[in-house]
Amino acid sequence: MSLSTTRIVAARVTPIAFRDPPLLNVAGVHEPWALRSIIEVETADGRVGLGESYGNLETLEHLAKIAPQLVGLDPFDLNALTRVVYGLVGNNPDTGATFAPEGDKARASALAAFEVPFLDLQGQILDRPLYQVLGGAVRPHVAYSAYLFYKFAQHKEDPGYPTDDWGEALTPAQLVQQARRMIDSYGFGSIKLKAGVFPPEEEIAGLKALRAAFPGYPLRIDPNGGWSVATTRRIMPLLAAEGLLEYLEDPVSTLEEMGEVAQFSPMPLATNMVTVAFGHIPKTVQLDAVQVILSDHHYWGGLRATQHLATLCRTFGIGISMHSNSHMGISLAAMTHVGVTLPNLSYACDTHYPWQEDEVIAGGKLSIRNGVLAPPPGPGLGVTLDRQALARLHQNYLDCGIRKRDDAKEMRKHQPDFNPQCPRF
Ligand SMILES: O=C([O-])C(=O)C[C@H](O)[C@@H](O)C(=O)[O-]
Ligand SMILES: [Mg+2]
Repeated sequence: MSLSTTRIVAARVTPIAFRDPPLLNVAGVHEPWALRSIIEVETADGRVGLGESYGNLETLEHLAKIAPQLVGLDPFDLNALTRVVYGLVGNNPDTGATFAPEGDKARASALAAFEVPFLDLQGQILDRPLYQVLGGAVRPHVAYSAYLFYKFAQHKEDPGYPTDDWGEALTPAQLVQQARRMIDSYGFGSIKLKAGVFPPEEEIAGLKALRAAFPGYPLRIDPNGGWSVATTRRIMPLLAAEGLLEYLEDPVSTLEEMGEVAQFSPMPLATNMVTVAFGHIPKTVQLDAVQVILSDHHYWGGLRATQHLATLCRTFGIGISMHSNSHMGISLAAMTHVGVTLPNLSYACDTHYPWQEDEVIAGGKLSIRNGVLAPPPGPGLGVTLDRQALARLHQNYLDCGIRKRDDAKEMRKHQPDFNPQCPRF
């Protein structure tokens, strides 16, 4: 294969919007449309590498600046990609081949958005699945967990599409019903409850109902920093009773507070909020503030950065799993390819995927069965675009009017005095 045929000739970024149910969290409630961007990087011989990233305006501006500068690059030259991204996004002049060590999330996210399509292309050119480009698999598939949300039955304003059939989930019995459907449909073997919505004692009643209905299933709760240290201390005996939790995710909102909670927590603390860049690791270790990092290639700098993070976690005796936002199958495929390469991926990963009805990849949604997903077969990521779906979801983006996620604004349609100030409890 000559280098000239695999050079990059174009890079495209398409914002999309897809249906999202009214899921509650500490910040409010999901709007009827979730935003993402779909990234395509094309080579001279017509191959297309795919990626998926955030769809907010700031991300889109960064990606639009970078895309034309990729023309002429070799998809195997990830350091050249890094130099282009670092030259255009972020204020640190460092143009070396590192992973946003100073904690610049915008820069790391921009790098990740294009790194995945570059790696997808590498796999396609080599005719190898992406996980082999990343060093090979240590397991056949990645385990995902049932991601439960408190939920309204429907959006406040008619979004112009049919109401989802999950119904309301505001009580322990309704949560159990939601979990039952998730587990029956996908075979999940562990459960995460998105919390920070109701006073903690109410949410613990939900956890206890889940424990009774699903004995033996590891449980997690994630209030997204919605509790104070004092509240966390007060309810810790309830959380610790009968080994209720596998880990406690982001009870409080700063690294220092997580360090305080870690001193009296009998269970591991997990985070996708306080340790979100390589630059945060030294202090995390110093304070022994976090025992499980929920990695996310979208903001850690990509799939290789995720592997580096996993190595650091192993070095410091920290567990690793994966965080997720509302996403499509390209992200799930990327998570799964990297997930099978991480020797120390010791927990089932988060995914919002069951909440998404729309899909942008050809062949429809990927199938999580028995709680696990194997990397899609075929070279690279193993997924291709459904161009009609892309056009339809792009039209949704143009029509929906949302340009930045705002769960608090959406919640004020239900509760005009809603205040997302943290800690809420
Ligand atoms: O684990 C997490 O913190 C998340 O998944 C963050 C997301 O924003 C989640 O809370 C959501 O989508 O409501
Ligand atoms: Mg979280």
